[in-house]
Amino acid sequence: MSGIKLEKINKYFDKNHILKNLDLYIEDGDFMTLLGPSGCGKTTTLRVITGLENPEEGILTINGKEMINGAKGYYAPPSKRGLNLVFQSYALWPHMTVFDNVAFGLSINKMPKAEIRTKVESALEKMRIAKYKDRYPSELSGGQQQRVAIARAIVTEPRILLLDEPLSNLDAKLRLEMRAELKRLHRELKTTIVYVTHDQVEALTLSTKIAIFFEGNMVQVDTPRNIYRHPVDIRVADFIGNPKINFVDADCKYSNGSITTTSELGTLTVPCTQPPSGKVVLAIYPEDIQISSEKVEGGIPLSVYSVMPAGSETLFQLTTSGENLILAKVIGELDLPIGKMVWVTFPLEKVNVYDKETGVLVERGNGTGSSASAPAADHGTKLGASSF
Ligand SMILES: Nc1ncnc2c1ncn2[C@@H]1O[C@H](COP(=O)(O)OP(=O)(O)OP(=O)(O)O)[C@@H](O)[C@H]1O
Repeated sequence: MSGIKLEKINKYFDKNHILKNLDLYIEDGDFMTLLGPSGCGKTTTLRVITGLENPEEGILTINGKEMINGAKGYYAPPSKRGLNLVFQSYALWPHMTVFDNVAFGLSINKMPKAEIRTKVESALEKMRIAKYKDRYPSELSGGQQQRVAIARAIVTEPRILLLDEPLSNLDAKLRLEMRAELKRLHRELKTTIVYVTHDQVEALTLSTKIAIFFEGNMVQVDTPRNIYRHPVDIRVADFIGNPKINFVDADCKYSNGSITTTSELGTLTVPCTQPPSGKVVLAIYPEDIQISSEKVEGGIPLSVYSVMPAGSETLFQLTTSGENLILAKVIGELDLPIGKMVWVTFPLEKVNVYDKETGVLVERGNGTGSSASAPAADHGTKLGASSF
């Protein structure tokens, strides 16, 4: 089987259990991002794949070939794994030009000079840095140095490229540019990429799949869309939301394929194929909330707590009591006075429900036929356009 397969990997540092029974399959051609908070084990996983760390237990196969077998004490050396790794600190040789830095890996393999030149020029072209080939690293910006590091990694045409936070030293604008470059590169080279980041936007932008880690456990592996829209537990939902997803505690009653939740947002009835055990948490995405300054049928009355313009969008904090704040994201510029009463609506089928006790996403079925009512009024919330 092609691709990278990790099976029941366990890694300890002294007595600390760092990777816990890790199972992960990275298909040939995937752009797989390992995502999670600091210290959750992303880099350790990458180092296990490359051979820089040996796990105590588990099996790693790369393109069908066994590279690690913990039970047999077998660990293939890094050089035999056919991988190429780019670290967070790109570590270029300061005394070599860009060309020589990129050529280095080919020169030590005793490749003919003409072939080296062709390959290096092609890698520099791909990273759009051909014009800097005679410069030294100190004469380049951080972003240009980053491109050199990636050119150096792709020049050997690895089937698998491992990137550990490769954009972390760049400013916001360069990061954006480099994300686009990496995405283009992945399409062009059709290389399998394993990418480590703690930046969820980067993960959602770049990846074909995302693996979410918490404290050495793999919590969810899925497409960016599913990770974003259907986080399997509340920790993932909390981590992935940008801006943060709203969580609202609610009591709930199950009856005949739906649950009725009662919270500060009133009574909401949503379809549900599996009754939760008790209290639930409603997860409402800020971008799903629509605000109207006039009373709308089914709208939930909230008052404006703060307004945060952010250029192309405006974030609002809304509240019933001043304690819990509901974040709403409106595209464009919009100003509303603090304390003003507004009416919010949101599509109920887009609300995720989590079991408060276990934090697990409650199975909702296909999400049709939902209705809701506001605390004061008694009418159904439905999709509604913002009106001001
Ligand atoms: N060589 C080591 N010796 C002891 N503990 C280590 C070593 N390397 C990593 N750890 C610990 O293992 C855990 C996982 O570290 P790892 O670097 O894999 O996390 P990470 O998810 O990549 O974090 P970050 O996003 O901060 O880079 C951390 O608690 C870290 O302190």
